[in-house]
Amino acid sequence: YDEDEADEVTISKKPENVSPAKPQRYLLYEVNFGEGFNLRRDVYMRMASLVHELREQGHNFVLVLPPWGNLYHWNDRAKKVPWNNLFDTEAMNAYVPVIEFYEYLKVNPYYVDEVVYLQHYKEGWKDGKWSERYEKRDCIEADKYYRKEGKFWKGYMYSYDHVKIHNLTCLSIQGESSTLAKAINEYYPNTNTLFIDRAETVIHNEYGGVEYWKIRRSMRYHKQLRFIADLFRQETLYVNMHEDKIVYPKDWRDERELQRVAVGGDYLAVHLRRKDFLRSHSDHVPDLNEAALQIIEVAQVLELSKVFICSDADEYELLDLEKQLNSSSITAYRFTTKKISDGAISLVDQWIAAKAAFFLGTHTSTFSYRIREDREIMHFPVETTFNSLCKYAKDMGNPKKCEQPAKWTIVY
Ligand SMILES: C[C@@H]1O[C@H](OP(=O)(O)OP(=O)(O)OC[C@H]2O[C@@H](n3cnc4c(=O)[nH]c(N)nc43)[C@H](O)[C@@H]2O)[C@@H](O)[C@H](O)[C@@H]1O
Repeated sequence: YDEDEADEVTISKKPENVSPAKPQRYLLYEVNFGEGFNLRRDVYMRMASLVHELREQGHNFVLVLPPWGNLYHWNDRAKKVPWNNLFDTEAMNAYVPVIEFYEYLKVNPYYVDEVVYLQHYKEGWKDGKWSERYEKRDCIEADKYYRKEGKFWKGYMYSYDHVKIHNLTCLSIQGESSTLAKAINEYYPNTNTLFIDRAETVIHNEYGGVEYWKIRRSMRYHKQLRFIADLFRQETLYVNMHEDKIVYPKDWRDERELQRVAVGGDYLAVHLRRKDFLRSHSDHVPDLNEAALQIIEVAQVLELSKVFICSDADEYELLDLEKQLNSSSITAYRFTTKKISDGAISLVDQWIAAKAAFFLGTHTSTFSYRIREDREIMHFPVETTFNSLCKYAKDMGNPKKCEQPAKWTIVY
């Protein structure tokens, strides 16, 4: 053994023209304050796609998951909830590297280089037409949410006080995740920690395309929540799990296009969105009696005597609905517990609904959309999934008055 020779070999093996490892960069984001949980899940997908693209372009970005909190639909008003309480972040990590905000704070203690506040163009579309574009502009409203304190900016920052922001810029943008990738390449090529606020401003690169579904499939719910849902199905809905014919591999990357063989549990699942939806979507949300009539009709046609209801309705409304269903020999079931958070309950609700023989949702609710996507992932026949309650039960024959959801079926 000749030490000198060994050294020589090592040196000559050193690859040439290889640049040193790219520094780690972090992309954080936040969504408009009033948006709900399932719309936020959709924005995650756009940001995951953005980070994926930036990484393919050679930027060593990690996506920092915005802690859940202060959602106005959540009665428990939970704050600073990490994603790993609700989702299988390991599965998500298999699409794009993700870390929690508390992990980020350990590496970048209470510090962000740049907040990029996305906004529309003050003057609207150019010549009345939509076109992809972006430009750094004066802030239209960002200074309502960020204020300068000494050298640094301060903002809401997921209710973590003391986070210092070095700079704030406003970016007018019309476009997709890829448009934002271009803007980042142009304006912030070396910024180490970028915080994109109002991330919902950019749309999907390709809604319903292969990438969309890959990211969606990677967003698996926390194993324990899926377990709780399955236990409820077995013990309360008496579902025989072996007769479900649901295919759901351990790893989402093993999912493949299959025949739509899923049967689901022998119950009808209904997502009945109420509360603010009654105001914001009054044309499409039926009143309780109309909803009851439709549920009974569908259950009878399908010969299902069990109905699983998930809803944000008030208790008295739900009791009224249950009474109406009971009078037609239909038993209504709901998942309730005080042991887990509101966010966790909503995922359990979604998982139970996703595994039903038939699903009836609420028009344009993203809560219903996510259930439909899960059913697509689990290979349910299309006709058992893309159905919504109608505003005018009496006019069900009139398609104009009873618009059914577009069939965004899965692609691989
Ligand atoms: C009017 C708009 O509605 C949009 O809501 P939409 O798409 O239905 O769906 P989400 O964005 O999820 O917001 C609705 C929230 O209400 C609760 N919720 C609704 N239905 C159920 C249910 O069946 N079970 C449980 N456990 N919880 C439910 C839950 O916290 C859920 O995240 C919002 O994203 C927008 O921000 C806006 O408020």
